Amino acid sequence: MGYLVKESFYSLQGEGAQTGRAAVFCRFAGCNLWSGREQDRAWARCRFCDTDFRGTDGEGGGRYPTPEALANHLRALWSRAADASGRPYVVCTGGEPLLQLDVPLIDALHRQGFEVAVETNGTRPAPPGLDWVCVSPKVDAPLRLTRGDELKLVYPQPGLDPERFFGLDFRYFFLQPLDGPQRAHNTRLAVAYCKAHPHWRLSVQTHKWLGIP
Ligand SMILES: C[S@@+](CC[C@H](N)C(=O)[O-])C[C@H]1O[C@@H](n2cnc3c(N)ncnc32)[C@H](O)[C@@H]1O
Ligand SMILES: Nc1nc2[nH]cc(C(=O)O)c2c(=O)[nH]1
Ligand code: SF4
Ligand SMILES: [Mg+2]
Repeated sequence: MGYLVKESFYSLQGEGAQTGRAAVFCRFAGCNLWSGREQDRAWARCRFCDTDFRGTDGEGGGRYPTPEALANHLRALWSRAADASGRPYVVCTGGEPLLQLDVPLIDALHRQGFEVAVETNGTRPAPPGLDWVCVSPKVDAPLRLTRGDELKLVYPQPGLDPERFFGLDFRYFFLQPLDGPQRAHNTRLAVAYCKAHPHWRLSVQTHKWLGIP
C-alpha cells in the first residue's frame, strides 16, 4: 500500500512553540474529519480547514512504497538545503498524519537523524516514539489523544470552551486565531482571551504573513 503524501517541502515551522525553526514538512494525504472536497465542507466534522490535502499531486508528493523510501526522500530535502549545524527536524502533518504515520516510519525517520514532530487533530492515539506532539482539537470530534507537547486550539470554535482542555497533560497551551473571512476579528478575540487567561499563549500562523510555504 505504502504512504500517500500530498506534498513535501522545506520551510520554517510557522506555528506554535517551535515557530521559526527550520523543518521538512510531510503533508500526508487524506483526513478523517473532511473529504477535502469543497462540496462536502458544509457537513464535514471539521469545516474550517485551510489546507489542500487531497491526492498526491503536490510538489514532493506521491506514493512512497516503504518507510525507507519516504524517510530517504525527506532527508534529501533537508540535506539539499541545510548545513550540519542543527538537528534535522520533520513535521508530519496533513490531512491527518496519524492515519498513516506508524512505528516503522518513525524508526526510519530516526535512522535518518530526524527529530519527528506531528500535527494532529487528536482523534487517534499516537504511535510511540514521537519527539514532539501538537494536538489541535476540533469541536465536533472526540479527543482521544490527551497528552503531548503542545495543545493548539483554533479559536473561536462555537461551543468549545478552551478551559475544557486546561487540565490535560501538555507543556504549552496555544490559541490560534481561526483564519478565514473573520481572521482580524478572530485574532482580536484570541488576543483578548490570552490576556484574560495568561496560561494560554497566542499562536500566529507566521508563514502566511511571511509568504512562505
Ligand atoms: C491543516 S491541519 C493538519 C493536521 C491535523 N489534521 C490537525 O487538524 O491538527 C494543521 C494545523 O492547521 C490548523 N488549521 C486548520 N485550518 C485552520 C484555519 N482556518 N485557521 C487556523 N488554523 C487552522 C489546524 O487546527 C492544525 O493545527
Ligand atoms: N510553514 C508552515 N508551518 C506550518 N505549521 C503547521 C503547518 C500545517 O499545515 O500543518 C504548517 C505549514 O503548512 N507551513
Ligand atoms: S482535521 Fe486538520 S486536516 Fe482535517 S479538515 Fe480539520 S484542519 Fe484540515
Ligand atoms: Mg497549514
